[in-house]
Amino acid sequence: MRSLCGLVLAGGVSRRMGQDKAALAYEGRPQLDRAFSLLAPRVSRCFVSLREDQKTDALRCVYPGITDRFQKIGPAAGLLAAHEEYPDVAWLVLACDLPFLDAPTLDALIQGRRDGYTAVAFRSEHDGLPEPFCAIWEPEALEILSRQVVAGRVGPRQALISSVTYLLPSCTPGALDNINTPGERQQAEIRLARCQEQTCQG
Ligand SMILES: Nc1nc2c(ncn2[C@@H]2O[C@H](COP(=O)(O)OP(=O)(O)OP(=O)(O)O)[C@@H](O)[C@H]2O)c(=O)[nH]1
Repeated sequence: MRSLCGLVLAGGVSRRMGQDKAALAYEGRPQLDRAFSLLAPRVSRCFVSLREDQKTDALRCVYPGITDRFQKIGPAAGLLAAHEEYPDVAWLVLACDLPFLDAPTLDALIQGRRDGYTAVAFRSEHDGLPEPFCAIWEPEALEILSRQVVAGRVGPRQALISSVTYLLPSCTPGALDNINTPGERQQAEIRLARCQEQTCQG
């Protein structure tokens, strides 16, 4: 099996949130820091995916980075830059805006790798389609994404649908809920505080 590297996507503009989602703290810790710490021990090398203009930003510059080469195509730019820089490895790709992501979810994904499949992803709890930003991408799946981008179709999810993707049911319910707006953030904080209380009581 190929070497598995990690990529935390942090090159977004956070238009809906109105402030940098990677820097948002949940339970006192910036999301980027939390995502990187969960992922790094599980992969051979771990990187943060960012835009050129974010290279000197204090939050991101402490991590090994891979800079986008395409502009205005969203997260696909991060995946393609990683593939271009290290074409022979598989990537565990994570969005940075998943405050409920936990270690068992990442472990289930890694255990899902098997011969004959070019990606591993969770089935979305909302629409049953593959979740592209907590998924393992082998080079073949990234090649499909690359061809789709060149053809003007930018859709990591579509690339997973077109790949031989091994689909897993979600491991921890709600683990892949991503938080995009101030309202969702408020709800997420309430949910995390409840989880904390339950853990303390348990
Ligand atoms: N490298 C890279 N990552 C991106 C880019 N756009 C989004 N991401 C990341 O991909 C993940 C999902 O991002 P989205 O929520 O779709 O986009 P966003 O820009 O963060 O937020 P919105 O502007 O509200 O859509 C997040 O971890 C983002 O940081 C990009 O152009 N390059």
